[in-house]
Amino acid sequence: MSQQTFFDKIWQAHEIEVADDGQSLMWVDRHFVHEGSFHAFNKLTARSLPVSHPELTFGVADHYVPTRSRSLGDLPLKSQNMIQMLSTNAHEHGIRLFDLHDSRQGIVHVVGPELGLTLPGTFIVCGDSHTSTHGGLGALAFGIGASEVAHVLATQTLWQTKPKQMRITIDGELAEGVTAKDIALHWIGLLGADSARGHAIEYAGSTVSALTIEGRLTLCNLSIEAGGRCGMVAPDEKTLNYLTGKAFAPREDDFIQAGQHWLGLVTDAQATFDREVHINAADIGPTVTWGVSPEEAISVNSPIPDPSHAAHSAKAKQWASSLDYMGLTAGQSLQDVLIDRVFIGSCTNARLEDLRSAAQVLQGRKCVIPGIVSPGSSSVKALAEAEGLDSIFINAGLEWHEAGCSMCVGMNGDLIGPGERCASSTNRNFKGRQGPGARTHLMSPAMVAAAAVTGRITDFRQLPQVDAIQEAAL
Ligand SMILES: CC(C)[C@H](C(=O)O)[C@@H](O)C(=O)O
Ligand code: SF4
Repeated sequence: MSQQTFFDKIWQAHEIEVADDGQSLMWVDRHFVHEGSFHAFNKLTARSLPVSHPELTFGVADHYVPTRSRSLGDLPLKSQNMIQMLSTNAHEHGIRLFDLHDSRQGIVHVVGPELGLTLPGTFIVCGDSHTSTHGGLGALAFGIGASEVAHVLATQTLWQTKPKQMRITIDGELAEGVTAKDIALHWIGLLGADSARGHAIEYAGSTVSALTIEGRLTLCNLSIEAGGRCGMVAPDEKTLNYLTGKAFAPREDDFIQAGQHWLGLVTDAQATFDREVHINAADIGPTVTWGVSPEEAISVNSPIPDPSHAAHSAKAKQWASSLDYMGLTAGQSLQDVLIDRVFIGSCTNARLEDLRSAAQVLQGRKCVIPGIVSPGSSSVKALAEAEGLDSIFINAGLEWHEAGCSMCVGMNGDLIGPGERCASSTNRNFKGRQGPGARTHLMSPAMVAAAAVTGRITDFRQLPQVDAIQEAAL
């Protein structure tokens, strides 16, 4: 029998037919829609088409929702309209919606996994590039454009060209405090923001197996930042444990049967990839971006690169322009860079594990700069509050918000001022991402917390012990 990758197996199971031009018509198991889907609904309305499978379509309000409170009145009129349009469209087409006031509301890529809507071996699409996140649970999941969203709404199918495949194998033990976020920024820094262009990425190796499901979701989330079509981790016992008892996951015998099938979704020993990359976990440190591309990422203990050392002149020009926008100097130590505010949130790093790691750093410490913590979902918020994480953030001086995309993209008005520098647990650092003229440094939640305490980029492992701070204050 021919040897297949884990990706091939899921692809094949969803391929309805292949056209002469090589495109495959794919069955879609789950379709997520957020406020941005209104274009697609308008296309349907223009042709008087119904949604073909409303029971497989799930709506959630995330990009435009207010996070300071749940009051729509906090928002500009345009944002209020976006949320309203999603409700109207969901209602008219019989689509289940987790709206602003639903306890299951949150960022779509956090909600899908935690509700068990995201399952191994399924094909999931959403009009949002970070749909790659769901691959952390062994799903084939990617972002699609507005016309494709309309096609999926109308037919529950999608025409796609099978992508090339790339395997990134990471082996070995991570150093203390090094997380999935650091792995992602490290490999993108090493290989480049275009290195996975058009490829489906499978993450494999002992380091990936050792990650929690939350960590795997973070790793897959960032695949798109290197141009990857999707990121995936083959399901294992951890995946099954995570999904046990989740609201929309199969139950009892159905779960046992599904679990047996899921565990078979692994890459065959002799299967081949278009590209193979090997990374040693021991080479990865807490990693931070210094520029305006995710590839402009270095270990927190490294100096900011000098354009005169770039591999070629185009890269040198790019680095010089990034330094200029970021207001940084080549050779400067990253840990001397002063930060104005922090943001802990987004579909990358706002799950419970992320909030716990930030809170651990903040416990007993005070922040010297302002910042926002916005949990990835309303359910993460409730769980965090149940264990007192909200008090830790508030006592340290940060604002504790409701769930939503918030300052990751600022569509709800949570913005960073021009020229201000933000330490952020998000996934995009391009010019103006968090507001016109805003400067973003991507890093893990624990590193963001450390920046809040010192007011500069800081290796959180080098913070003085809390006992020492308290003694000094006496
Ligand atoms: C607004 C949305 C379509 C967009 C995306 O596709 O990713 C957003 O989520 C982002 O992170 O930039
Ligand atoms: S949290 Fe950020 S990256 Fe994720 S879906 Fe929202 S805007 Fe996009």
